[in-house]
Amino acid sequence: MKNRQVLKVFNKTIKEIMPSIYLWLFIGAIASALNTLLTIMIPKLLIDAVMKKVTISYLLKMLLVIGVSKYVLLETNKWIVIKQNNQKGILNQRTMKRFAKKITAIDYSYLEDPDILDLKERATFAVQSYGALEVIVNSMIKFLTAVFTLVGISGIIIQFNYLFLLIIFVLSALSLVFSYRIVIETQKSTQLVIPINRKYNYYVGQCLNGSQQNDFRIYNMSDMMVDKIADLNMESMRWFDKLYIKIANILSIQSLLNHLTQFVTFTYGAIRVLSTQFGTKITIGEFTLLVGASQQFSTAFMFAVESYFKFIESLNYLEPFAQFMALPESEEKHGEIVPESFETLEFHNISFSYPKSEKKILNNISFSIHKGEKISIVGLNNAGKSTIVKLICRFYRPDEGEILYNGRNIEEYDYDEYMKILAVVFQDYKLFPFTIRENIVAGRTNVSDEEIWQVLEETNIKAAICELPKGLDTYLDKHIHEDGTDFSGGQRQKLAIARSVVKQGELVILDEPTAALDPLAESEIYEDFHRLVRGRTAIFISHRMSSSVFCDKILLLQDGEIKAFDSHTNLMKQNNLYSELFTTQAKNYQLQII
Ligand SMILES: Nc1ncnc2c1ncn2[C@@H]1O[C@H](COP(=O)(O)OP(=O)(O)OP(=O)(O)O)[C@@H](O)[C@H]1O
Repeated sequence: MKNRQVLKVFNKTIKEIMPSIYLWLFIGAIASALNTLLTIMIPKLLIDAVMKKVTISYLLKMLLVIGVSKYVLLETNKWIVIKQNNQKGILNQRTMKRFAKKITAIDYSYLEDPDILDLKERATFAVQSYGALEVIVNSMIKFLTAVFTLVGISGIIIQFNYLFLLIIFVLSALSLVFSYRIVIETQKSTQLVIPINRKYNYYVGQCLNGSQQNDFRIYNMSDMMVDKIADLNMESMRWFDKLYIKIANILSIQSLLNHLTQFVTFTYGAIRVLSTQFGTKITIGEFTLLVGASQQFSTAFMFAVESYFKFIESLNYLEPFAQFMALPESEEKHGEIVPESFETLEFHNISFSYPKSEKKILNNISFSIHKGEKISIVGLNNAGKSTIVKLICRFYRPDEGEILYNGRNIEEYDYDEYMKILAVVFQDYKLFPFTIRENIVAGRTNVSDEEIWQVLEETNIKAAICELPKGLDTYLDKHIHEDGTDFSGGQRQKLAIARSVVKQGELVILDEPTAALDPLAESEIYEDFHRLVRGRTAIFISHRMSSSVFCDKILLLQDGEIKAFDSHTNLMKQNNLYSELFTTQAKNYQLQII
C-alpha cells in the first residue's frame, strides 16, 4: 500500500472519529510559531531601545506590551496543548474501539489466515504500542509549527542577506541528511525486531498461561522455556546494540555541523557590526536578532524535516493498520433478502479448499435437510465435518456449488438476518467475561428470567447457578471480576448449549457439544436433545456414535465425499464406515462393562 493510500485511510479515520483535531492542530501551530518569533524579537527590541537611550516610561511601556503579549501567547499555547493532549487521548481510545469493531466485522476466513493474523498483529502494534495515529498527529503539529516559524524567521534573515540565509539553509540541510539516516536505521531495525518480539511475547505468554502449567511441570519444560526466552531477548538486544552504535556515530557528525553553523553566524554578525564589508553596519540589537534567528532557523528547519520524516515513518508504521482497515467486511458481501422461516437447507455440488491450501476438503458434495429433521454428521477426524458448519455459517465461501436456504443461495440473504437463523455451539465455543445472564441472552432482548431458568434446568446447570450468591448476575471470569465464578469445562459447555437454545435460531448446530461432559451429563443431553431443540432443525456432530441413534439421518463423510446419507437403522444393515465405527465403539463399551 502506498503512503498516499495510507494517508487516505488516516484521513478517513480522523474524519470519522475526531475531525476537530485538524482545527486545533492548525491553531496550535500558529500560536507556537508566533511565540518563537516574539522570543527572538525581544532582545533586539530591548537592546535597541537602551542604545537609543529612550525614556524610562517608554521602556516600561514597551516592557509591559512585550510582557502581556508573551503571557497571552504562553497561556494560549498552554491551553491549546492541554486541548490537543485531551483530543489525542480520545483519539487513541476511539481508534482502538474502531479497530476492535473491524476485527469482529471482517470476513471470518481472514481470521484463520496466517498472513492476515500477522497483519492484525502488526496493525495492533502500530496503533496500540507505537500509537501511530497519535504520532502522526504529533508530527503534523510539529511540522506545521516549524513551517510557520521558518517562514517568519526567513523573512527576518533575508533582511540581512539572502546569501547568509542560503548558507544557513545548506548547513541545516546537511545536518538533516544525517537525521534522515537515523530514521531509516531505526525503522529498519524495528521491522527486523518485530518477528523476534512476536516470538518472545508468544513464549512469555506460554509461561504465564496458567492452563499450561501442568504439562510444564510433568515434562520439565521450565528451563527450556526460560532459555528460549533469554535467547530471543539476546537476539533482539543484539539488533538494538547495533542500532545504538550507528545512531551515536551519526549524532557526533551532526553536532560538528551545528558548531560550524554557530561559527559562521557569529563571524558574519561580528563583521556586520564592525564593518561595512557585507553591507551597512548593523546594531548590537540586530546582531542578537541575527544570532537568535539563525539558531532558531536551524532548529525549526530540523523540526520541519524531522517531523516530515516522522510523519512518513508513522505512515509506514500505520500501513498494516490501513491494510487491515481496508479488508472487506462480512456484511459487505451480503445480499438484502430477509430469510423466511426454515424449510430446507441444501448443499448443491459443493467443493471447498481452505484459502492458500491445495487440499480439497469437500469434493462435490450434495445433500439436503428439511424442516424439523435431526441430522448427524459422522466421519473420521479431519473428514471435513466442522468445515460444513463453517460453510453454513458463511465463514467461508464454497469454491464450487451453492448452499441453498429455502431454495436461494445463502449469499443472497442479509448477513445479520441470516445469522439469526443459526444457533451454533462450536467445537471451540467461547463464553465471554460478562454475567451468566448476558452470556445466555447474548444480545437478545425481551428474554424473561423464567425462560432462561427453564433452559438452564433442561441443560442441567440450574442447580449450580442457584448456588451462586448473585445467581444469573454472576460474572463468568474470576480473572477480571473478583466476585465472578470459574465454571468447569462441562458446566461451561452446558452454558454454551443453553445459550444456543435461548437464541432460538431455526437451525441448531452442535459441533462436538458434549466433549467436556461427564457420561451422565452427556447421556442427559442426548436424551433431552429433541426437547432442547424443540422441534427445530438440527445438525449434530459427535464422535460418540450413540448420539446418532437419536437423529433422523446420518451423513457419512469420508475423504471429502458423502458415502451415505440414511437412517441409523438402514446404515447399520450395510457394511460401511458408520456401522464399523458404531460397532467398534459399542464393543469397547461392552468390553469395559465386562
Ligand atoms: N482454517 C483452516 N485452514 C486450512 N486448513 C484447515 C482450516 N481449518 C481446517 N482445516 C483442515 O481441514 C480439514 C478438515 O477439518 P475439519 O475441522 O472440518 O474436520 P473435522 O471432520 O471436523 O475434524 P474433527 O473430527 O477432528 O473435528 C483438516 O485437514 C484441517 O486441517
